[in-house]
Amino acid sequence: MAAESNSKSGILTLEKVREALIKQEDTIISRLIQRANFPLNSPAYDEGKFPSFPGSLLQFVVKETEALQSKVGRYENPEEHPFFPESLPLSLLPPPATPPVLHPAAGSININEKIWEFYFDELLPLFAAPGDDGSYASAASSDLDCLQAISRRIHYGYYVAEVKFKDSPQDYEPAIRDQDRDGLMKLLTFVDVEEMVKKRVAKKARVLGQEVSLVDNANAKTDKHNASEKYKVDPSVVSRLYEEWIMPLTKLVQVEYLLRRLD
Ligand SMILES: O=C(O)C(=O)C[C@]1(C(=O)O)C=C[C@@H](O)C=C1
Repeated sequence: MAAESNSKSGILTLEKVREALIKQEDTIISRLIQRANFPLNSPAYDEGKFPSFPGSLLQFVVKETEALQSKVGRYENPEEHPFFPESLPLSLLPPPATPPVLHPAAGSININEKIWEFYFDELLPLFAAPGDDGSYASAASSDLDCLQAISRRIHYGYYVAEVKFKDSPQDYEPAIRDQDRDGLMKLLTFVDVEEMVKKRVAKKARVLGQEVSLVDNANAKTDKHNASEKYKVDPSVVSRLYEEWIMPLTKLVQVEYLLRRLD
């Protein structure tokens, strides 16, 4: 994966890290579109609904998938974190040979609980239609795909923070020594970049999520998007996902990482 090769090359620049974040937008949006193919399917989330599983069907899918992925080394990447870290099997592969790019603090910052919470409590009902078509396993696997892509993007904040710190230690070190969260937040925030991200992801949602028909219609002929056009995932929901959750949580990861950067 491109994002991975950036992180492991050791040549970290803000431009490269931002390129990796832009590529991850495509993955996130495609996975949301995939999940939107199924209705909400709420029985998948009910604990005790299926007596064969100790919790919900979703929890079962996530735990079993994470156990397998852990054995093949998924969580050896600093930006990959499990949602159920308790008693995961160890990787069966040798540890990565490349020298670490990040400060070891990265290993102790996992905000997946917050991601899980906003995804199921707030985001999913905004883009999955109400209803139940019985395809619980597909919906649950698709949820995990979305969660993993979002989590990876947010924890990629380590790399953004590392490169910003390396570029201007003179700016960051005093705020780190003072453990000044607000000061760090100000230093690492670029409002103009955030505005571009919101616009770009909404545009990608329009392009990737348009209904393709062989019959031209008035909307297709004009290049402008139209409120009556139907998208697989509402572009304003994708923009809101970035504005309310992904970017603020990526910044939280950056702050948490920087606070420990001189330890
Ligand atoms: O590009 C950066 O500088 C980042 O820190 C990433 C990011 C984002 O999450 O997209 C977060 C904070 C900045 O204000 C702008 C964008």
